[in-house]
Amino acid sequence: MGSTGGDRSPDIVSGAIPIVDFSRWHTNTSKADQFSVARDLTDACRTVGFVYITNHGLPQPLLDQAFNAAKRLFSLTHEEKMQAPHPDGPEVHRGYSFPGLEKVSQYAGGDDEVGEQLRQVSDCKESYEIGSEENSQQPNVWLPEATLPGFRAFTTEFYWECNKVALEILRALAMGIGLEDPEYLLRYHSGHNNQLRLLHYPPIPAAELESRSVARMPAHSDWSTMTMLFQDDCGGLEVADPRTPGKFIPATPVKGACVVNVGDLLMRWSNDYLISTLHRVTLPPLSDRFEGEHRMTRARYSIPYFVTADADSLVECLPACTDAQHPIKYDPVTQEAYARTRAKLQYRTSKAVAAAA
Ligand SMILES: O=C(O)CCC(=O)C(=O)O
Ligand SMILES: [Fe+2]
Repeated sequence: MGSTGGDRSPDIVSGAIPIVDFSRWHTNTSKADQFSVARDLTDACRTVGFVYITNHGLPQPLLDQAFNAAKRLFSLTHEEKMQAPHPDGPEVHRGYSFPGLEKVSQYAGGDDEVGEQLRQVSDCKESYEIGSEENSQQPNVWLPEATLPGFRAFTTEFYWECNKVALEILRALAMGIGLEDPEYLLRYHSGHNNQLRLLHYPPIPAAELESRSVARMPAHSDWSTMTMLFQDDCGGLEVADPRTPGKFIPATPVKGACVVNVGDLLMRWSNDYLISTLHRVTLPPLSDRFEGEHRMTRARYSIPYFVTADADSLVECLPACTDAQHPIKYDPVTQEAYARTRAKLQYRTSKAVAAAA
């Protein structure tokens, strides 16, 4: 299965998350170069589920602009941000979510009581979700242009720039997995079901995180095919060590690098050949944790881009990922059905928020 075979371990740097230089993938390189990038990428996705990609193709000034757009957005007043409110309930995931509205968890059961228990610890973050303008199932929720001039045009452009890189990564993964058709995964990824997310974790007293009365983002896996994440230099993102259950390793910020992780859909497609690893956001590193007499944590900004299959895609085991030793583990599921199950407990209606307050 796959082209990587064997026990060959990718280079271990920055803790244990491999770095892959993607410049060797881009045009004017030989097939052998592309193959070696594809192999390194796939090895990382199969052993850790996370990989830093450098020279991914998104220029640093564009990334700086994206972080500036996020900072401008989150520094608006609450009332201004609420001009683009996240719609009530879990069906549409767009617009602005104030701190506490979304509760990330790994719980996928249907028991509302368990969901409410998990909610006792609220997530201290705010976010803004953006999708394709042509996705009528998930219509965007924009601020009035006068509130944040240029924001809509810039983030829409950024969304499609990220998608160009995503398609190249999907091509490389198809090659690494050993799919005969390098375009196979692209057929399910028109780009219209991706999600660009701007995230802000405001400064909070470290004591509150330490006593676990609030969380930045608890451990979870992503529901996407894969996620491309850009983070500032604050730190705090941690990834479960697949070799040591219960241990998390820091995904230390690497300037300009994109952190790519396998999502649940790709794990199912590949029959667990590639792994969708739990990750969380917690305190920044000890040396850099506290500011001022109230021991405030630094603010953190991050920009995940969730690359997601089109809603009606049937995610079923790739023929290259099953044989007599690797029987099929998952029933086929559409992206839409899978996301619905996961979304239910992440968002509740404003009526339920008020009732629990
Ligand atoms: O903020 C981060 O670095 C991680 C965000 C994340 O894991 C998510 O939004 O799913
Ligand atoms: Fe995540």
